[in-house]
Amino acid sequence: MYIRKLYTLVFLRNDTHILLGLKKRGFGVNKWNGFGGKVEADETILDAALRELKEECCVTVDRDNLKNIGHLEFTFTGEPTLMDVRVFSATVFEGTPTETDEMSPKWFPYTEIPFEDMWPDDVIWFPYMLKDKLFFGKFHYKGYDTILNYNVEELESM
Ligand SMILES: CSc1nc2ncnc(N)c2[nH]1
Repeated sequence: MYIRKLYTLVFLRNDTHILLGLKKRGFGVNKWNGFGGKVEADETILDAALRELKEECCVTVDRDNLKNIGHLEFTFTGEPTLMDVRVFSATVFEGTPTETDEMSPKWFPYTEIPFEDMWPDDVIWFPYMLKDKLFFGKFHYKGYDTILNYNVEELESM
């Protein structure tokens, strides 16, 4: 029986590049990641995704242009929390990605994604995102560096 906590994760993409942010503090510090964070009790998942994106890199997306593309669940040996991460992507957005206290944004060519400086699970599910497939992945970690087991499947719909 896990305590489920909701999180968002947003990726901005164009034909050749994906926007990642280098986390400057807190959970996942010094890892390149999408933009996101916790979903607060008083907001929808979509609103949280839009809020975190704006807070972390000053970019705004019209909610109609934010697509829910994946669902990830993370559990950790000996911990009661299940991180329920809703993944979104957008290709149309307003504003220029700007460094904040939280994140240092950078566009990466799809052939140069820095997986060695990202969460270990990313290299497993990114291919689904990059092929525009909907996905559901479950990862069980020991600590924050070792994946004990996982499963990722393509979904026909979210
Ligand atoms: C704690 S395990 C984890 N993997 C992740 N991959 C991408 N973005 C995250 N926020 C992630 N957390």
